[in-house]
Amino acid sequence: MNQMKKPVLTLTGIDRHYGQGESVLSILKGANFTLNAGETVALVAPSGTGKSTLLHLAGLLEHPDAGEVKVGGLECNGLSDERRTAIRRESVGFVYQFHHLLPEFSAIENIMMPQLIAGLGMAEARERASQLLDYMRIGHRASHRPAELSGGEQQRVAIARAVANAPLVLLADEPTGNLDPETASYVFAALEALVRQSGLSALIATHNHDLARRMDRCVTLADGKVIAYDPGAA
Ligand SMILES: Nc1ncnc2c1ncn2[C@@H]1O[C@H](COP(=O)(O)OP(=O)(O)OP(=O)(O)O)[C@@H](O)[C@H]1O
Repeated sequence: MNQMKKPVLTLTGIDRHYGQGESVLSILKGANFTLNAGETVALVAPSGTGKSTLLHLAGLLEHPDAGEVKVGGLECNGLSDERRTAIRRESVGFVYQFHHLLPEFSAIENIMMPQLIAGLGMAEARERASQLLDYMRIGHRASHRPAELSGGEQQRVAIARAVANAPLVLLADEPTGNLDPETASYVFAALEALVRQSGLSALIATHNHDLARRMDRCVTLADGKVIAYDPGAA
Protein backbone atom coordinates (compact mmCIF):
# COMPACT_ATOMS: atom_id res chain seq x y z
CA MET A 1 0.00 0.00 0.00
CA ASN A 2 1.18 3.52 -0.71
CA GLN A 3 2.38 4.97 2.61
CA MET A 4 1.57 8.50 1.42
CA LYS A 5 -2.13 7.64 1.34
CA LYS A 6 -2.30 6.70 5.01
CA PRO A 7 -4.70 9.05 6.86
CA VAL A 8 -3.11 10.99 9.71
CA LEU A 9 -6.27 12.94 10.60
CA THR A 10 -9.86 11.85 10.11
CA LEU A 11 -13.00 13.72 11.09
CA THR A 12 -16.18 11.75 10.58
CA GLY A 13 -19.77 12.94 10.96
CA ILE A 14 -18.77 15.98 13.00
CA ASP A 15 -21.48 18.16 14.54
CA ARG A 16 -20.57 21.30 16.44
CA HIS A 17 -22.96 23.92 17.71
CA TYR A 18 -22.65 26.84 20.06
CA GLY A 19 -25.36 28.22 22.35
CA GLN A 20 -28.63 26.66 23.36
CA GLY A 21 -32.36 26.68 22.61
CA GLU A 22 -33.51 29.37 20.20
CA SER A 23 -30.05 30.96 20.00
CA VAL A 24 -28.29 27.75 18.97
CA LEU A 25 -25.77 28.20 16.19
CA SER A 26 -25.00 25.04 14.19
CA ILE A 27 -21.54 25.44 12.72
CA LEU A 28 -20.62 21.94 11.59
CA LYS A 29 -23.30 19.49 10.51
CA GLY A 30 -22.07 16.00 9.69
CA ALA A 31 -18.71 17.26 8.43
CA ASN A 32 -16.20 14.73 7.10
CA PHE A 33 -12.55 15.38 6.35
CA THR A 34 -9.42 13.26 5.87
CA LEU A 35 -5.83 14.45 5.74
CA ASN A 36 -3.40 11.90 4.34
CA ALA A 37 0.27 11.53 5.23
CA GLY A 38 2.45 14.03 3.41
CA GLU A 39 -0.54 15.95 2.06
CA THR A 40 -1.06 19.74 2.19
CA VAL A 41 -4.63 21.04 2.21
CA ALA A 42 -5.88 24.62 2.22
CA LEU A 43 -9.15 25.41 4.00
CA VAL A 44 -10.68 28.44 2.31
CA ALA A 45 -14.06 29.62 3.54
CA PRO A 46 -15.85 32.87 4.40
CA SER A 47 -15.44 34.38 7.84
CA GLY A 48 -17.63 32.80 10.49
CA THR A 49 -18.26 29.52 8.66
CA GLY A 50 -16.22 27.46 11.12
CA LYS A 51 -12.60 27.23 9.96
CA SER A 52 -11.16 27.82 13.44
CA THR A 53 -13.78 25.51 14.92
CA LEU A 54 -12.72 22.71 12.55
CA LEU A 55 -9.02 23.26 13.35
CA HIS A 56 -9.71 23.31 17.11
CA LEU A 57 -11.61 20.02 16.83
CA ALA A 58 -8.84 18.49 14.68
CA GLY A 59 -6.23 19.62 17.21
CA LEU A 60 -8.20 18.20 20.16
CA LEU A 61 -8.70 21.64 21.69
CA GLU A 62 -12.48 21.16 21.55
CA HIS A 63 -14.86 18.20 21.63
CA PRO A 64 -17.41 17.70 18.85
CA ASP A 65 -21.09 17.40 19.82
CA ALA A 66 -21.21 14.32 17.60
CA GLY A 67 -18.80 12.42 15.40
CA GLU A 68 -15.29 11.03 15.55
CA VAL A 69 -11.88 12.68 15.49
CA LYS A 70 -8.98 10.34 14.80
CA VAL A 71 -5.36 11.48 15.03
CA GLY A 72 -2.89 8.94 13.72
CA GLY A 73 -5.69 6.38 13.53
CA LEU A 74 -6.60 6.77 17.20
CA GLU A 75 -10.17 7.81 18.07
CA CYS A 76 -9.73 10.64 20.57
CA ASN A 77 -13.21 11.61 21.81
CA GLY A 78 -13.49 9.11 24.60
CA LEU A 79 -10.00 9.78 25.95
CA SER A 80 -9.22 11.67 29.14
CA ASP A 81 -8.15 15.31 28.95
CA GLU A 82 -4.63 14.26 30.02
CA ARG A 83 -4.37 11.74 27.19
CA ARG A 84 -5.75 14.25 24.66
CA THR A 85 -3.18 16.81 25.81
CA ALA A 86 -0.41 14.22 25.45
CA ILE A 87 -1.54 13.31 21.91
CA ARG A 88 -1.78 17.00 21.00
CA ARG A 89 1.76 17.63 22.25
CA GLU A 90 3.15 14.59 20.47
CA SER A 91 1.25 14.69 17.22
CA VAL A 92 -0.07 18.17 16.48
CA GLY A 93 1.72 21.44 15.69
CA PHE A 94 -0.25 24.71 15.67
CA VAL A 95 0.40 28.02 13.97
CA TYR A 96 -2.03 30.86 14.66
CA GLN A 97 -2.65 34.23 13.04
CA PHE A 98 -0.85 35.89 15.94
CA HIS A 99 2.42 34.30 16.93
CA HIS A 100 1.63 33.33 20.58
CA LEU A 101 5.35 33.17 21.36
CA LEU A 102 6.39 33.43 24.98
CA PRO A 103 7.46 37.09 25.35
CA GLU A 104 10.12 36.57 28.01
CA PHE A 105 12.02 33.93 26.02
CA SER A 106 14.28 34.37 23.00
CA ALA A 107 13.43 33.04 19.54
CA ILE A 108 15.61 29.96 19.96
CA GLU A 109 14.25 29.27 23.47
CA ASN A 110 10.69 29.45 22.15
CA ILE A 111 11.53 26.78 19.57
CA MET A 112 13.38 24.65 22.13
CA MET A 113 10.47 24.71 24.59
CA PRO A 114 8.19 22.06 23.04
CA GLN A 115 11.18 19.78 22.52
CA LEU A 116 12.25 20.10 26.17
CA ILE A 117 8.66 19.38 27.26
CA ALA A 118 8.77 16.28 25.03
CA GLY A 119 11.85 15.11 26.93
CA LEU A 120 14.70 16.02 24.57
CA GLY A 121 18.02 17.07 26.07
CA MET A 122 19.07 20.72 26.08
CA ALA A 123 21.89 20.33 23.51
CA GLU A 124 19.75 18.33 21.09
CA ALA A 125 16.85 20.79 21.36
CA ARG A 126 19.18 23.75 20.80
CA GLU A 127 20.73 22.10 17.74
CA ARG A 128 17.35 21.36 16.18
CA ALA A 129 16.03 24.87 16.99
CA SER A 130 19.15 26.40 15.50
CA GLN A 131 18.74 24.39 12.29
CA LEU A 132 15.12 25.48 12.00
CA LEU A 133 16.03 29.14 12.55
CA ASP A 134 18.66 28.85 9.81
CA TYR A 135 16.17 27.13 7.52
CA MET A 136 13.72 29.99 8.08
CA ARG A 137 16.59 32.44 7.41
CA ILE A 138 16.44 34.02 10.84
CA GLY A 139 19.46 32.38 12.45
CA HIS A 140 20.86 35.84 13.16
CA ARG A 141 17.80 36.61 15.32
CA ALA A 142 18.13 33.54 17.60
CA SER A 143 18.75 35.45 20.81
CA HIS A 144 16.13 38.13 20.23
CA ARG A 145 12.84 38.20 22.10
CA PRO A 146 9.57 38.23 20.13
CA ALA A 147 9.00 41.97 20.75
CA GLU A 148 12.32 42.69 19.04
CA LEU A 149 11.30 40.83 15.85
CA SER A 150 9.23 41.97 12.88
CA GLY A 151 5.79 40.41 12.27
CA GLY A 152 7.19 38.18 9.53
CA GLU A 153 10.09 37.08 11.73
CA GLN A 154 7.74 36.35 14.63
CA GLN A 155 5.61 34.13 12.38
CA ARG A 156 8.69 32.30 11.09
CA VAL A 157 9.69 31.56 14.69
CA ALA A 158 6.13 30.40 15.43
CA ILE A 159 6.23 28.08 12.39
CA ALA A 160 9.62 26.69 13.47
CA ARG A 161 8.24 26.09 16.96
CA ALA A 162 5.17 24.29 15.57
CA VAL A 163 7.27 21.82 13.58
CA ALA A 164 10.07 21.40 16.13
CA ASN A 165 8.72 18.07 17.38
CA ALA A 166 8.05 16.76 13.84
CA PRO A 167 4.28 16.57 14.39
CA LEU A 168 2.11 14.10 12.54
CA VAL A 169 -0.24 16.96 11.64
CA LEU A 170 0.44 20.68 11.25
CA LEU A 171 -2.62 22.89 11.71
CA ALA A 172 -2.35 26.55 10.74
CA ASP A 173 -5.11 29.11 11.24
CA GLU A 174 -4.52 32.11 8.97
CA PRO A 175 -0.75 31.87 9.53
CA THR A 176 -0.07 34.90 7.34
CA GLY A 177 -3.34 36.76 7.93
CA ASN A 178 -1.70 39.44 10.02
CA LEU A 179 1.06 40.27 7.52
CA ASP A 180 1.28 42.61 4.54
CA PRO A 181 0.92 40.81 1.16
CA GLU A 182 4.64 40.72 0.36
CA THR A 183 5.64 39.43 3.80
CA ALA A 184 2.70 36.99 3.75
CA SER A 185 3.91 35.52 0.47
CA TYR A 186 7.48 35.20 1.78
CA VAL A 187 6.43 33.61 5.09
CA PHE A 188 3.99 31.26 3.37
CA ALA A 189 6.74 30.16 0.97
CA ALA A 190 8.99 29.42 3.96
CA LEU A 191 6.19 27.46 5.63
CA GLU A 192 5.48 25.54 2.44
CA ALA A 193 9.16 24.72 1.88
CA LEU A 194 9.55 23.48 5.43
CA VAL A 195 6.40 21.36 5.22
CA ARG A 196 7.40 19.81 1.89
CA GLN A 197 11.02 19.26 2.87
CA SER A 198 9.93 17.51 6.09
CA GLY A 199 7.12 15.56 4.39
CA LEU A 200 4.66 16.98 6.92
CA SER A 201 0.88 16.75 6.59
CA ALA A 202 -0.73 20.17 6.89
CA LEU A 203 -4.19 21.70 7.04
CA ILE A 204 -3.93 25.45 6.54
CA ALA A 205 -6.85 27.88 6.82
CA THR A 206 -6.33 30.96 4.68
CA HIS A 207 -8.39 33.65 2.99
CA ASN A 208 -5.68 34.06 0.38
CA HIS A 209 -6.51 32.21 -2.85
CA ASP A 210 -3.02 32.64 -4.30
CA LEU A 211 -1.54 30.89 -1.27
CA ALA A 212 -4.28 28.25 -1.22
CA ARG A 213 -3.52 27.28 -4.82
CA ARG A 214 -0.02 26.24 -3.76
CA MET A 215 -1.40 23.40 -1.62
CA ASP A 216 -2.07 19.87 -2.92
CA ARG A 217 -5.81 20.47 -2.71
CA CYS A 218 -8.34 22.93 -1.32
CA VAL A 219 -11.53 22.47 0.63
CA THR A 220 -14.20 24.85 1.86
CA LEU A 221 -17.10 24.79 4.31
CA ALA A 222 -20.64 24.87 2.96
CA ASP A 223 -23.75 24.25 5.04
CA GLY A 224 -21.63 22.85 7.85
CA LYS A 225 -19.81 20.34 5.64
CA VAL A 226 -16.32 20.15 4.18
CA ILE A 227 -16.38 20.06 0.39
CA ALA A 228 -13.76 20.28 -2.37
CA TYR A 229 -13.00 23.79 -3.59
CA ASP A 230 -11.27 25.26 -6.63
CA PRO A 231 -9.55 28.51 -5.59
CA GLY A 232 -8.94 29.30 -9.26
CA ALA A 233 -12.68 29.70 -9.78
CA ALA A 234 -13.06 32.52 -7.26
N1 LIG B 1 -17.08 29.57 21.91
C1 LIG B 1 -18.01 30.04 21.10
N2 LIG B 1 -19.23 30.39 21.55
C2 LIG B 1 -20.19 30.84 20.73
N3 LIG B 1 -20.03 30.99 19.40
C3 LIG B 1 -18.85 30.67 18.89
C4 LIG B 1 -17.76 30.18 19.69
N4 LIG B 1 -16.70 29.93 18.89
C5 LIG B 1 -17.10 30.27 17.64
N5 LIG B 1 -18.37 30.70 17.64
C6 LIG B 1 -19.13 31.13 16.46
O1 LIG B 1 -19.05 30.08 15.50
C7 LIG B 1 -18.94 30.62 14.20
C8 LIG B 1 -17.70 30.02 13.53
O2 LIG B 1 -16.54 30.54 14.19
P1 LIG B 1 -15.07 30.25 13.67
O3 LIG B 1 -14.16 31.06 14.52
O4 LIG B 1 -14.86 28.78 13.60
O5 LIG B 1 -15.16 30.84 12.18
P2 LIG B 1 -14.02 31.12 11.11
O6 LIG B 1 -14.50 30.57 9.82
O7 LIG B 1 -12.71 30.65 11.61
O8 LIG B 1 -14.04 32.71 11.05
P3 LIG B 1 -12.87 33.79 10.74
O9 LIG B 1 -12.44 33.56 9.32
O10 LIG B 1 -13.57 35.10 10.92
O11 LIG B 1 -11.78 33.55 11.74
C9 LIG B 1 -18.90 32.13 14.34
O12 LIG B 1 -20.20 32.62 14.07
C10 LIG B 1 -18.53 32.34 15.79
O13 LIG B 1 -19.08 33.54 16.29
